[in-house]
Amino acid sequence: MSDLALLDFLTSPDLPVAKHGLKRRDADLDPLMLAAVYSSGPQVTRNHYAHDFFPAVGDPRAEGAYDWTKWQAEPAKPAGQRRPRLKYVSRQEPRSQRLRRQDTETPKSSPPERSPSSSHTLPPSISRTPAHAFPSSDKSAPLEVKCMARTRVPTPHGPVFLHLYHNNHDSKEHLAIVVDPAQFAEPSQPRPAPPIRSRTLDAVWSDAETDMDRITRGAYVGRLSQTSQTPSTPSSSQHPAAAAAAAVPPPLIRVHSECFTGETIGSMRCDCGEQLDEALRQIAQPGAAAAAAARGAVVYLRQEGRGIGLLSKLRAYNLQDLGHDTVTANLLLGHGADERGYAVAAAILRDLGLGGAREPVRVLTNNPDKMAALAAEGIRVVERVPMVPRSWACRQPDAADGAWAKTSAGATMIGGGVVYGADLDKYLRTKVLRMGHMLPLIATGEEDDDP
Ligand SMILES: Nc1nc2c(ncn2[C@@H]2O[C@H](COP(=O)(O)OP(=O)(O)OP(=O)(O)O)[C@@H](O)[C@H]2O)c(=O)[nH]1
Repeated sequence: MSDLALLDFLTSPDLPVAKHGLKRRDADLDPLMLAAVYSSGPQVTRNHYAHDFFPAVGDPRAEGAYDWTKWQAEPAKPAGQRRPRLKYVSRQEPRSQRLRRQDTETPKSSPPERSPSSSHTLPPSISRTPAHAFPSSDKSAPLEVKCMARTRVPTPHGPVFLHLYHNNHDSKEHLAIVVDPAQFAEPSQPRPAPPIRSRTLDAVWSDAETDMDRITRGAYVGRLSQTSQTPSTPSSSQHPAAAAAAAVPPPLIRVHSECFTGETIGSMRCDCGEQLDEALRQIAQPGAAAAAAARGAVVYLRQEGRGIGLLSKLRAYNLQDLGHDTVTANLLLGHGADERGYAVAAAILRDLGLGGAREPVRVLTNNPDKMAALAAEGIRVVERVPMVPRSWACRQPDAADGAWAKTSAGATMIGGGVVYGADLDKYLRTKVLRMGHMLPLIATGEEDDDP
């Protein structure tokens, strides 16, 4: 309990004035670790207890103990007389040589015949692409992203292009959901704004690449069908002069983090499913100006549980049921309140031609840390568009708008309605009160229960 009191003191928003100089969130020192160190007496860690390689060494009186006071180092010998260093010699010949030998020794048999319906048989014009663009992750190397595939997905908010990205810093498959229905128009028609396309996808990947390879990975223009199959070229994603874009509002984007519970099983502990749905709904709305077609993207990062992973998030929920809020629950598990990073999101946005000097963006978020992180990554943001939870918007005195407000509660999947409940209110209030989210609080009747 005293650890919890210390933790609460260090992370509370209402620190006494004299302590305001303290870093509260994302502190370099983990408050739980500090509490553990102060209360544990001798300065040893768990590892000191667990490792005891030479049991007798610690106690010179023990049987068989070597008396280290008598130990003397070997006198240094002149360079020529030193014993040669031991060298590890493998009894196997190097793998490359073994493979070469196997190749020459194995009799060449004809490949097994496959039936035409075999799932391994590809039409001759489609070649196999490597499973991962970057065979190994290396965080010390400059960050690179590559769009591996793009495809059209019809949604209740209209068609979107789903892009799957690989990068060289982690092995996760981050996604971008691009809303740009104008790309389906005939290429001859005038475009009010440049198409949102991936440069790495439209690039030529190899000399051996066929048109069918390009089309299969999504590098095509227009609407793909049995009769329309136009591969893109690297210039397809080159943006024309900014003048064309000046007439339309900057694209609306959201950087969203994965939430299996909120998005897939409709959890009403958080508003993540609703936020994803609402973001796509807002991006897919045509702008007020006549020429302003719907245009924007959701970058969907695989940073489940604010970066702590699904396993830890589920455990955090149990701590929340014990009365802790979403921030304290993370800290009690030894995690930060928010462990996410936005470098990959910025790289994906840049790959799509968004967030640079030519195409500054409007960002859907209430999260000040996310705004700061995107700015630090060099993304040019001209406007923050707030994400008002639907359940709070419904309870505003002037809540008249929104067909979604009338749909059934709990249907949080894409195209669904509004989520509400005591758990959600508490989660939203914590985001405002402890994480600084830029959202006006409304009276929910849960205030007294806040820890
Ligand atoms: N650790 C933890 N993560 C949660 C909890 N509830 C939701 N999440 C995660 O929080 C993340 C939601 O992040 P975003 O949708 O980017 O939203 P945000 O950072 O809260 O800010 P906005 O842009 O204003 O929505 C997802 O990764 C969820 O899995 C919780 O109680 N504990």
